[in-house]
Amino acid sequence: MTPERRTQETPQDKTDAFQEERSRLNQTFQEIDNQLSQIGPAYYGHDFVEQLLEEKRQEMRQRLTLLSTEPYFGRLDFQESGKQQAPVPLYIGKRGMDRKDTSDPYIIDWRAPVASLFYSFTGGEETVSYDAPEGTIQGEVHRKRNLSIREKELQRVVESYVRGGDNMGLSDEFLLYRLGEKKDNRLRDIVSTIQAEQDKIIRAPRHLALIIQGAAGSGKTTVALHRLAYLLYQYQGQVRAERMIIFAPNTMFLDYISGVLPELGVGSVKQTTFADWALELLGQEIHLAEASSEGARWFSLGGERPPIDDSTPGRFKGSLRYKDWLDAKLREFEAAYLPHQDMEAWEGCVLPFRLIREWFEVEYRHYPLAMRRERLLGRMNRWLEMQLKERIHDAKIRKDRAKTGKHRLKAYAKKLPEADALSFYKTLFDRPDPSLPETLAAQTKALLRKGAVMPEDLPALMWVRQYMHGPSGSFDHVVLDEAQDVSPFQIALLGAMMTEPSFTILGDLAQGIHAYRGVRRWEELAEVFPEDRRSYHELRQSYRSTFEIIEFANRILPFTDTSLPPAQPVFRSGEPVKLIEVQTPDERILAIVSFITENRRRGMNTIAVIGRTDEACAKLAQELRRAGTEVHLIAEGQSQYRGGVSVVPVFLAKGLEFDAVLAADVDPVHYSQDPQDAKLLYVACTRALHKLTLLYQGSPSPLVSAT
Ligand SMILES: Nc1ncnc2c1ncn2[C@@H]1O[C@H](COP(=O)(O)OP(=O)(O)OP(=O)(O)O)[C@@H](O)[C@H]1O
Repeated sequence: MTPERRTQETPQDKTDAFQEERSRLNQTFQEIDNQLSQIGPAYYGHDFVEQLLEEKRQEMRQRLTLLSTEPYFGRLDFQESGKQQAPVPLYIGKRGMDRKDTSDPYIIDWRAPVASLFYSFTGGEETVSYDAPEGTIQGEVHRKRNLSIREKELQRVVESYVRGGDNMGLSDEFLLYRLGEKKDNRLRDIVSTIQAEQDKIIRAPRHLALIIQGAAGSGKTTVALHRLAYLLYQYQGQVRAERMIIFAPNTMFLDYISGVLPELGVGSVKQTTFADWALELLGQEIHLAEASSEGARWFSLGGERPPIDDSTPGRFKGSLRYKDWLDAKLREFEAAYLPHQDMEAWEGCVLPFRLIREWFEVEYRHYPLAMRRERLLGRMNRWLEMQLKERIHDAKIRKDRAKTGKHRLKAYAKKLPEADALSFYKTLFDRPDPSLPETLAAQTKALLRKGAVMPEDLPALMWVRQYMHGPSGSFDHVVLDEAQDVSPFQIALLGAMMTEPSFTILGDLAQGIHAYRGVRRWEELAEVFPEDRRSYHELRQSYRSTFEIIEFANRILPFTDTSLPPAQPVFRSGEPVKLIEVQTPDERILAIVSFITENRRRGMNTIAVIGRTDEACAKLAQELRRAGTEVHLIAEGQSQYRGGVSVVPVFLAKGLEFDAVLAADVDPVHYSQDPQDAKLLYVACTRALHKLTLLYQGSPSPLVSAT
């Protein structure tokens, strides 16, 4: 059918639409109130069945209460092919609700199959389809409306699409309205404006390793969190929140994203850093060396930074080559595990080595090493008891033999090394090994002597632990955010804990500022998974920043040596990016203070002054406080992000965003023409939503002078 043309939406149309939606909203509130009143009062008694029913009722109360302030955000009028009925308006919300009398859906959960049309429909399709449990359903979209409801009030109705209307594409008006809002100190959900390319990732099948290269601000973190909510809904009973895990770069970032899952109704998903997770499992006796502070090691200024190559500790110890080396060592260890000797319990009572070996190598082969050791010793003990019972009938002699036998068994057990990850790992560095870079081996040995390790040793230690004790649990789904900083070994370790890969791996190589431990190409991570179990996607559209900021940052991109395409801005225009020269240190502080004051006055909620190193930031924060401006200094190891005005070293700003950003000291010393510095400056610039200013003294950095 060819859509007939229709005149453009008039002010009267807008008023009519608003009235229509207000009336439907009032009906919705009535329905919710009715349902709430029918649930009945809470039960506090001791009857077990009633208690279970009360749990369900409480769940329903909570859902309805949540719906009672902002019941839905979108409407899609859909006409199913082959059905006579008129288009049905579907209202889509963060939670679903059925009509009490007929059980028909009244509000549709955004994760339901039919709701996918709300996101995937681009405005140009004649017919659309979605996958329902009963098969593919086809039909036509007649209308799409975005609705903004706050605190029970309908605030805005945006007619994004009307079949036969003048504007046949979808209107971006609602998205732009949302993107233009000021942010607070938490990342938010985006259910009302998920874009088609993002929706595809959110709804991708579960048993895949999804690898996503996404431009800065393309919504990677947000999309990953929405994907978890989707998987829990779609695979109810198969996927549990307690068996999902999110790995993120630091605890402050975890704090920043911590609001999204509860907003989406998802609880109990473990959110952690790889180091915290590994250290918790490895136990008390392993701790990180003080020298593991990254700021001092890797983010000092250009000339002072150690060079990065394949023997750089993080890259070497994160590689699959290191894993293979470790595997070979573990095999050697296992092969030499049993002492080649019989166990003589007492004179003439011999348990032959042949039998010990058979138990250990054949019967218990499928158990992890620690369990094999335990089983073997248990079996030897039972053998001893049997011998005593069958062979010795005199009680006194039996007591005597038992003592000898136990003593000898104990001596035998001592020859079987304890399956302990740290002890084993230490032995690997006892003697020089030609497969290991010399300095790296020497440094590791020195640290291990003090019982300390570097973060890059953690995958190896976990691998050894897993080999010896078996996997410590399993995951239904793993999210790895900022995955350009993750090593192939880490991924292999997590993969080995699952029967089938189910990963969302997201990152941006252009922000790969941890090149000393991360990957340079996504293929390095992809190799861990079989070809038919991985899928690669790119997100190019960037939603965070204005057109001007993205255009500016795109010009730094070629210096990063990543050959990534430029990010595509959503057309949200703002002020031009400013490059300001100051003459003296005092002028520098004055300029920063005035940036903060001015942007506060203009209603910017979150403002960041981004410095190049942690030392420089500490100093700057002091100077600003002395000048009467209160700021939060963000430092390594900090676990909370407080919003407001922050002074933050660029390497800790990654993942965060601020309404207004001032990048300080953008000169050739702090940002030289080098890929690592280019990535740092790219990160700094792409943190800004609405306003970006760069400050320099002397001459500007070569990374921006040509821009
Ligand atoms: N579809 C969308 N609708 C509204 N806002 C969106 C959408 N997608 C992303 N955003 C917003 O864009 C910003 C960037 O999102 P997010 O932090 O998830 O991106 P990212 O790709 O992880 O960024 P980076 O790699 O730069 O840290 C957030 O404010 C997010 O709310």
